[in-house]
Amino acid sequence: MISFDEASALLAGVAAPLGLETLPLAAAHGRILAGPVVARIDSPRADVSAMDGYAVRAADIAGGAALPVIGRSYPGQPFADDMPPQACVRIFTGAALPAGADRVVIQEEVAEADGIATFGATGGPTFVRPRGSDFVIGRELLAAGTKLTPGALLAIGGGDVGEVRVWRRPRVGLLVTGDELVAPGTAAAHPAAIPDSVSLAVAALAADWGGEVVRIERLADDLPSAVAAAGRMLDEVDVLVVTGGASVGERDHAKAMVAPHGLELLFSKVAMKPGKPVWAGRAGGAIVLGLPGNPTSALVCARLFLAPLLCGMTGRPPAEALAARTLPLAEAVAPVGSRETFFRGHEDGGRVVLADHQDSNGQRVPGSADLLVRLPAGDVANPAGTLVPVLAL
Ligand SMILES: Nc1nc2c(c(=O)[nH]1)N[C@H]1C(S)=C(S)[C@@H](COP(=O)(O)OP(=O)(O)OC[C@H]3O[C@@H](n4cnc5c(N)ncnc54)[C@H](O)[C@@H]3O)O[C@H]1N2
Ligand code: MOO
Repeated sequence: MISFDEASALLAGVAAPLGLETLPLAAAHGRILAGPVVARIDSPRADVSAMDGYAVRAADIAGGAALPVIGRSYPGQPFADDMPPQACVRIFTGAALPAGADRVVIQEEVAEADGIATFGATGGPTFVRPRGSDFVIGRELLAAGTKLTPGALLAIGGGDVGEVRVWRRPRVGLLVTGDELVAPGTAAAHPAAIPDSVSLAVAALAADWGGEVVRIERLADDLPSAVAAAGRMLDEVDVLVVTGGASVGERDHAKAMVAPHGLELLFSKVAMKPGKPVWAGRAGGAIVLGLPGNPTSALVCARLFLAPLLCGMTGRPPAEALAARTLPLAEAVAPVGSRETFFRGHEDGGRVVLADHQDSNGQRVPGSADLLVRLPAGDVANPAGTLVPVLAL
């Protein structure tokens, strides 16, 4: 059996980006930028008012003043003329300052009657946002490789960029094996049925990491029909994920259903817990990842193998998905034995607490545990306080 690091490296070696596409900004949420985004305009585009009030020359009102209101300036509809001395212009938030004005007095501090605005002797801020004070034309707003979050979309849109070059999303298909599996919400009436929780979680994880889940198919444990289903799906996807059937049971067909389509294995079985039966390979131009059926194992292996794979296929280093931080263990953990172990846990007061149930078939703990805690194989003592690598689950 190979180690987790060896298996990771093998998968990273085939995780090449698929190509680029140009998208309108409105369709680009979650995508990865292929190149930097540069501002096409200054922001603000002019010296503008930060408040609703009156634009003045600061010198005119130094000791208080009563000035004629000679016009109005709105965002998108500025006061067109110069503002002469001893005058003021009604102005609103975001509107350009008239030429000559250098200060805004908020309307709460001004009394206006019959076209005359009366100012007290006020100090304080100018309430002017200078042109380009946020960014200037040509400024790099975002670097290549940035994931387009809501905030990133705000920055790009603000820079007047309407389209972005992004990495193409890998098409992901899921084949879910197990005669016992039924859609969640339909198991209770059938004593032997098990809700298919895994495909939901794996599909969501794939989408979170930049994949486009094009199809999810639940298969009966019947090899000929599974072979046919795998063939159809391999024609459609860049990444085929097979869940379950990874072990040695007589109905465990995961690899056998892909084998007739030219499966070249990268690895099969990894010295890790959970996830020992995880496997990966290539077939029909797609990358195939086989996840164990046990729900916790499936989720942990998806996080540890599918996330880096999708990272690499969307122009980022696969290792980015595995970047860990360290936290001290809240309690001692016994040596884990021959398989490197990824416990589920959560942070509490700067320490990592392991979940109370570490069964690879578990489905409750992943609902709240948000960390994977990596402990080395072997007869290694892990006293409380040991600094251990943790990864967001
Ligand atoms: N003799 C041996 N038996 C097992 C070994 C072994 O080395 N020798 N390995 C064990 C390990 S470790 C794991 S992990 C499991 C993985 O087995 P499979 O990938 O073949 O998983 P299944 O048998 O299909 O299912 C296992 C378990 O998980 C439930 N399951 C499966 N799919 C789903 C799903 N989509 N949603 C919810 N639950 C699912 C299934 O009902 C089973 O209870 O094998 C050990 N056995
Ligand atoms: O390797 Mo398995 O995932 O522990 O049950």
